[in-house]
Amino acid sequence: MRDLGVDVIEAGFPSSSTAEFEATKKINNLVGKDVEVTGLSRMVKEDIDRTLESGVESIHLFIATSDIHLKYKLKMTREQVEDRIYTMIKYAKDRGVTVEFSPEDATRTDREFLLHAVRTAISAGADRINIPDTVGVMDPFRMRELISDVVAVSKGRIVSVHCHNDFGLATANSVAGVVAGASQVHVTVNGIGERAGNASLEEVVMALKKLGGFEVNVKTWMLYDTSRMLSEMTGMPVPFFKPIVGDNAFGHEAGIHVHGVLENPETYEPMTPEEVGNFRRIALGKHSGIHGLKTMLREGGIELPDDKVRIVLERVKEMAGEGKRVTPQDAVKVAKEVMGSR
Ligand SMILES: CC(=O)SCCNC(=O)CCNC(=O)[C@H](O)C(C)(C)COP(=O)(O)OP(=O)(O)OC[C@H]1O[C@@H](n2cnc3c(N)ncnc32)[C@H](O)[C@@H]1OP(=O)(O)O
Ligand SMILES: CC(C)C(=O)C(=O)O
Repeated sequence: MRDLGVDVIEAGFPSSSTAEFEATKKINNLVGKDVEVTGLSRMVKEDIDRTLESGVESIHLFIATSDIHLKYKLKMTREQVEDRIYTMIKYAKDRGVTVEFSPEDATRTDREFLLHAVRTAISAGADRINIPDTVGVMDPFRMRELISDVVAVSKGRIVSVHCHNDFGLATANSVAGVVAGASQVHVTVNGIGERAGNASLEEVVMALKKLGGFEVNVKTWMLYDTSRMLSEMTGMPVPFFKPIVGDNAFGHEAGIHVHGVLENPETYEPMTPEEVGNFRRIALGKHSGIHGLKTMLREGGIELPDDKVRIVLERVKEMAGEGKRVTPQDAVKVAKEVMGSR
C-alpha cells in the first residue's frame, strides 16, 4: 500500500484481538515512517488506550448516530452519544494523535443531529470528519448534497467518505462525495468488505482520475498486480468482469469492437490497460469478425486471402456455437487445414 501511493492505511482494529493488535503494530513498524497508519476504535477508553499502544499515528473513532443504531444497538440517547463523542475525541486528542471521527450510519441519521455531531466532534478537536454510508443506501445526488452540508460545517477540516456497495453505488457515491468537497475516500482493494463490500480502490482512483480530472497520488500502473496479490492472500477470486482489474476489463471478442481496437484502442477502451497494469485480451468466439481473426492468424505466422479467412471464421463460429472455447491455436490449426485443402 505504501508503494502504491495511498495516503493513509487503516491497518486494523487493534483492540479487537491480540492478532489484530500485533498486525497493526507490525504494519506501523514496517511503513509508519513513510505513510500514516491508523487504527479503528470504538469510543471506549480501554479501546482507545489499546489502539494507541499499537503505535499508530492517528486513530479513527466511530460511534453510530442514526436512531435505529442508538435504539437497538447502543441503547443510548442522542445526548449520551453527543457527550461520548466530545469526551472520547478529547481523550484521544489529549494523547497527541490525529483523530478522525465517523458518525456511523451517517446517511440514515437525522440531518440536523448529524451536523450537530460533526460540530461537536470538531469542537472536541477532531482533525478529520468521515461520513460513512454504512448500509450503502445513498445515491450520488443525495451524497453530493449531504457532503456539501457537512463541508459547510467542518471548518476546513478534511472531509472524507466511506461508501458501502449494497446497491452497487459505492464508487459513484464516493466520486459524488469528492465532487461535493470531500478530499479523502475510504476504499479497499478489490472492494472487499462487509456484505457487498466497500468502494473499490481501483474503481474510485480511476474514476476520479479519468472522469473527474482529479489528481491522484496512487501509482495506477500497480493496480492490477495489487489486486492479484490481495486475491492470492485472501483466496478470493477477482470477478472476470470487474472494472479496471478484471481479466475481461480490456477484453474484446465482438468483431466490430476488435476491428475498432485494432485501428485505435480508444474506440472501445476509455483508458489504456498499461495505465492500470492490466492486459488487452482479444478472444475468439461466435461474435468474431474477419479483421480480428486475420490479425490473430498473422501473429501465428499465417497469411491468408480474405476468402480463406472467411472459411476459417465460419469454422471458428461453428466451434464457439457448439460451446467450445476457441483459442488462437485452434484458429491456426483450422487455418492450416484450410491451406492444406487448397
Ligand atoms: C460499521 C463498522 O464497520 S463498525 C466496525 C466493525 N468492526 C468490528 O466489529 C471489528 C471486530 N469486532 C470485534 O472484535 C468485537 O465486536 C469487539 C472486540 C469490538 C467487541 O466485542 P464484544 O465485547 O464481544 O461485543 P459485541 O461485538 O458482541 O458487541 C458490541 C458492543 O460494542 C458496543 N459498541 C458498538 N459500537 C460502539 C462504539 N462505536 N463505541 C462504543 N461502543 C460501541 C455495542 O453497543 C456493544 O456493547 P455491549 O457489549 O455493551 O452491548
Ligand atoms: C466505522 C465506519 C467508518 C464504518 O466502517 C461504517 O460505518 O461502515
